[in-house]
Amino acid sequence: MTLQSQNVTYAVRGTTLVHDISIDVIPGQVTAILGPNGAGKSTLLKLLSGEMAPTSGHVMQGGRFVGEMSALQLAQQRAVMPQATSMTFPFVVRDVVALGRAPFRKQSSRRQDNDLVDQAISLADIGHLADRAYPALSGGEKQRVHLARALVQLWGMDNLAEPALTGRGDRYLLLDEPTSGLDVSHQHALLSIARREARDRGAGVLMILHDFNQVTTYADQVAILHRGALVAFGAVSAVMTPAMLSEVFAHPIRAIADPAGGVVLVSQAPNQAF
Ligand SMILES: Nc1ncnc2c1ncn2[C@@H]1O[C@H](COP(=O)(O)OP(=O)(O)OP(=O)(O)O)[C@@H](O)[C@H]1O
Repeated sequence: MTLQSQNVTYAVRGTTLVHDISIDVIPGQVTAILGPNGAGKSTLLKLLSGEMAPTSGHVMQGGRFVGEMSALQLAQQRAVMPQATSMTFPFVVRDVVALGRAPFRKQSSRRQDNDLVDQAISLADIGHLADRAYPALSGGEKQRVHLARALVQLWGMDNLAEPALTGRGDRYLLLDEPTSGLDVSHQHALLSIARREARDRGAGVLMILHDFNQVTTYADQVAILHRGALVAFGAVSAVMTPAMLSEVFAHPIRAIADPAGGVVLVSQAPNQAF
C-alpha cells in the first residue's frame, strides 16, 4: 500500500498548476519533492494530503480514494506540517502540540496523550518553550512546534515503548519545506526525526526540500517538478545528477568529492566560471 497520485492535474481559472503527475510515497521510505519556486510542489503536496481535490486524476491512500475518505479518517492516517501557518490563537505551545491528538480523542486516554505530547516536545527541542504563548515565538520555534504537533498526530494510538509495527496500517507524514526557518542543527535534527519515522517506524514520509544535499542525505527517492510537470522521479542516486539539476534550475551545479566521503552538490555564483 502506498500514497499515490495517479495522473493528477490541478487547474484553477484556466491555469494548470500541476499536470499529469504520478508518484508514490512508500511506507518506510523518505520521498523528497524538489523544484524551482512556483514549480507546483506545494500544490502537489496539498493534492496528496487531500487538502485540495485534483481537477483530473486520482489520489489513493492505502488503496482508497482520498476524496472519499472522511476528514477524521484522513487525520488518523496522515499528518501534515504546512509551509507557513497563520495561526494567531493565544494558545500556549503545549496546547498547540496537543491539537495533534484531536483525531484520537475518542480512543486515547489523557495519560497517553500527555506521554506522546511530552515525547514530541522533547524530540522537537521545545521543552523550554512549552509554557510560552505560541504567537510570540520566532519563526523557527514555531516550525518546531508544528513538527511536534504533526508527530503526536502521526503516532496515533502507538505506545512508543512498544515498537512493534504489526497491523498499524499505512501512515504518512507530509512536510512542506520543513527546514526553511530552522538553523543548521535543528534542520538536521528534523530531517533525522523524519527519516527515523520512515525507516524505524514504517511511515511514508514526503517532504519538499530546497537543499540538494539534504535530499541526497535523507531521502530514498525524489520527484523533480518543473513548471507543473514531473521531469524525473526515482531513486535519489539516479535522479540527483549535476546535469539534471543544472537544467531544471537553469544554474550550474556540480558534484565535488567530499573529503569526508561521497560527493556534495554545489552551486556557484553565475559570474564565476567552473
Ligand atoms: N490559487 C491559485 N491561483 C492561481 N495560481 C496559483 C494559485 N495557487 C498557486 N498558484 C501558482 O501556482 C504555481 C505553483 O505554486 P506552488 O505553491 O505549488 O509552487 P511551489 O513549487 O511550492 O513554489 P515555492 O518553492 O515558491 O514554494 C505558482 O506559480 C503559484 O503562483
